Amino acid sequence: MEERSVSHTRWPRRPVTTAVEVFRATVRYGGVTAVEDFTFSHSSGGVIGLIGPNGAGKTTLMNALSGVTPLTSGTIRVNGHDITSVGPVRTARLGVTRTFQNLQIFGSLTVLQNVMLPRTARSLSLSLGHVLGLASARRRIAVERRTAHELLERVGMAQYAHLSANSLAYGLQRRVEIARALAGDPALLLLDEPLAGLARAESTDLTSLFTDIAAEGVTVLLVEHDVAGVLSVSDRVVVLDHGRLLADGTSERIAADPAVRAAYLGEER
Ligand SMILES: Nc1ncnc2c1ncn2[C@@H]1O[C@H](COP(=O)(O)OP(=O)(O)OP(=O)(O)O)[C@@H](O)[C@H]1O
Repeated sequence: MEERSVSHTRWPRRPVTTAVEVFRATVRYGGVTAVEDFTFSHSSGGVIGLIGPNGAGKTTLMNALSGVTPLTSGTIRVNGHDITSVGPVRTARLGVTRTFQNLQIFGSLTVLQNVMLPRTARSLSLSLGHVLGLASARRRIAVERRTAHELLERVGMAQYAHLSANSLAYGLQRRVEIARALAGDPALLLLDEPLAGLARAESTDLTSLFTDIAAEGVTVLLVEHDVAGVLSVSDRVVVLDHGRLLADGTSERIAADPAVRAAYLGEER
């Protein structure tokens, strides 16, 4: 299907309550230490770029933050909740949602159904009530449908609500995945290489959505190989190297940091 230019509405900033605290996080896979003694905290919204050379530990850290990969040691707290050992489902309920390196949407469902899924699928009574045609379930579904519509408006996708997800161009499918992650009302939104495979115009368009989401008070953690793209959008950039924190600062500081250039670009220190 032809890609149309997407405009998304700005939505009001809500009070910033996000607080992400990672304390001395270490993840080992057998003899391989993927993340080592990583400490980090962030108490406001904004876009945080997470970069580092191949094998630096970015995906592992993302997986640990979303409860998919357990820490070997250390702690993670989000909005004051200790999410270190609660697993991915509870982590999502406590405010950390994500998108995946390999796009994960349900192609045969409509865009709207994809976005409704996190909130409707979590309630067994709602699913049963819907099957049994109960009025209370019908009302709840109607509310969830409205909520999903609002989310689609926010990401500039309302006009695609009733199309099947697999009929959309790739860049728009990425937006569906982001809208679905927002349906969990996250404090921390993890985006794992959301720009991979996108043309430059689509990429620029999507990047401006990240800043809009962050302006609403959600902390957006962005893992991306396109370093220039990350530096251009991030309020803060964290650099990993061999599982360890190498640098942490504004884009300008990171771009000028000799240790980062050495590790990342293979330049002489
Ligand atoms: N399931 C696993 N079992 C064993 N080792 C792993 C596993 N996953 C990752 N590793 C190792 O942990 C280290 C960090 O990998 P990770 O994928 O987190 O890095 P990355 O920064 O995301 O890399 P890339 O940029 O290439 O995606 C690497 O040495 C990798 O080989």
